[in-house]
Amino acid sequence: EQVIYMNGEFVKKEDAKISVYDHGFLYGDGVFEGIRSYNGNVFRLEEHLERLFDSAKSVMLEIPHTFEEMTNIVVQTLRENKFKDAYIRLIVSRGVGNLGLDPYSCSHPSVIAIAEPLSLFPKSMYETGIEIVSVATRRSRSDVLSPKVKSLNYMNNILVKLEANLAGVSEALMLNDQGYVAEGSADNIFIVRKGKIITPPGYVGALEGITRNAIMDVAAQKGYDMQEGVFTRHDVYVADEVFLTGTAAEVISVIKVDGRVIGEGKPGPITNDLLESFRELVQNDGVKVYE
Ligand SMILES: Cc1ncc(COP(=O)(O)O)c(CNc2cccc(C(=O)O)c2)c1O
Repeated sequence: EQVIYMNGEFVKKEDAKISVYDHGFLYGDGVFEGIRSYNGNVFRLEEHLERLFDSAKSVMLEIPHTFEEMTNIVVQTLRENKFKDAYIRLIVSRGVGNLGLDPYSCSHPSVIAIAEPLSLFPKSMYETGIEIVSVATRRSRSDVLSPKVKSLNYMNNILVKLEANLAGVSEALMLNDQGYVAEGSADNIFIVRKGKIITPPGYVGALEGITRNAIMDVAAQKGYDMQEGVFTRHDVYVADEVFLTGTAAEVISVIKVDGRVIGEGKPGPITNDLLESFRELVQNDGVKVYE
């Protein structure tokens, strides 16, 4: 019987309901994290919670729990469901208020943790790689809606995903307002060119992905020339390898972008090598649920 954590108690899935006056529902006013546990190890939970607290602080949303309490909410939610390999969605919304958008009308944030058994991407996706396109929808500017804040307002990302669907591909790339490559709708991007691995720096405008940072650590530890750098679609087209990173996706090879075949049109050696190392890292870097 799957249970969901809601504001201090575990409720059955069918009873997990929020008010229609919750500003997370009415306005996307809230923050969230997508976290993964591997065999009872909640991968980089500390980094996820740091990002959650930073996102909340940035929008002046006070999480009504300490860092330790939030850690325990995630751990308990997994324990209550007896999940070992799971996907956890952790949400803090502004809470119930009136129909106006003023956050001051909301008296108490809603804190919700949903854990689901992991549904993996099809194995074939990793073996063959995916095709993507770049789209007209740009990444929001930091002075409009900071891409570094993981808020519930995902309309920018959803519009990108819609363009990907219309193009008949599984993911799409956003540029920033200067035309530099920012990230995918729900993942970060890396290119490999003549042995150099490059991913956009924060100021281009992308979520600072936990997987992105883990891959940067792994690449550096393996002695690769790993650097942050600004690049355009041209650089993506002529890259030897391209891959995307995200909590659910992990590391996905990109073999075609806007009709240009990348490298030899199959997952590259560096991409495969990093994915292999990442798969080892996730088994132990994090918080143990059952030990
Ligand atoms: C805009 C954006 N950029 C990058 C990432 C990758 O970040 P992490 O490496 O920390 O996951 C995300 C990830 N955020 C996100 C949002 C919703 C679903 C999923 C999913 O992978 O199912 C992921 C994202 O939403």
